[in-house]
Amino acid sequence: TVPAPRPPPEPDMNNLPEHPMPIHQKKHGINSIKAVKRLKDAGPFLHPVDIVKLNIPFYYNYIKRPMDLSTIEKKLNADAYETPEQVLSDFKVMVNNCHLFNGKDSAISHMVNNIEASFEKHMLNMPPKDLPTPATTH
Ligand SMILES: CN1C(=O)c2ccccc2Sc2cc(NC(=O)[C@@H]3CCCO3)ccc21
Repeated sequence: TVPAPRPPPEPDMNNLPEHPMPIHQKKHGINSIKAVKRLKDAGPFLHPVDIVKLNIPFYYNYIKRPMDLSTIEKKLNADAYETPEQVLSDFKVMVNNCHLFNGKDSAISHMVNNIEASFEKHMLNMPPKDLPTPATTH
């Protein structure tokens, strides 16, 4: 009956991890998100769901962790992730929020499924944490 307030935006700059993802993984993550942002179906996911524009005052009563591509990119740039799995986990929060609020068989959910499939393909190429030291071939 009472619209829930918007949760605090992420990342929480006062609670960043001590050992963030190494730079080569961070870069791959950022490039993967940038590639997904260019997809035709990415439009509604580029920014946080706007409850005023969409006239959905009760969105945060159902969705406790709003997530979108700009927030994931911001978290990558802020070194808020320790592992690539945490990046994928946030992407899945965005996907599941969409399924929950709109229905799994909605047009918008088919769009989020498409961009998730693309993101997972990019993440298959994520370099391992400890890159092998380059051999000095004489
Ligand atoms: C992911 N998602 C939604 O999950 C959502 C939530 C409630 C109602 C509709 C939708 S589809 C949707 C549409 C936009 N559309 C827009 O942001 C623009 C601006 C307002 C209308 O089009 C953004 C997010 C979104």
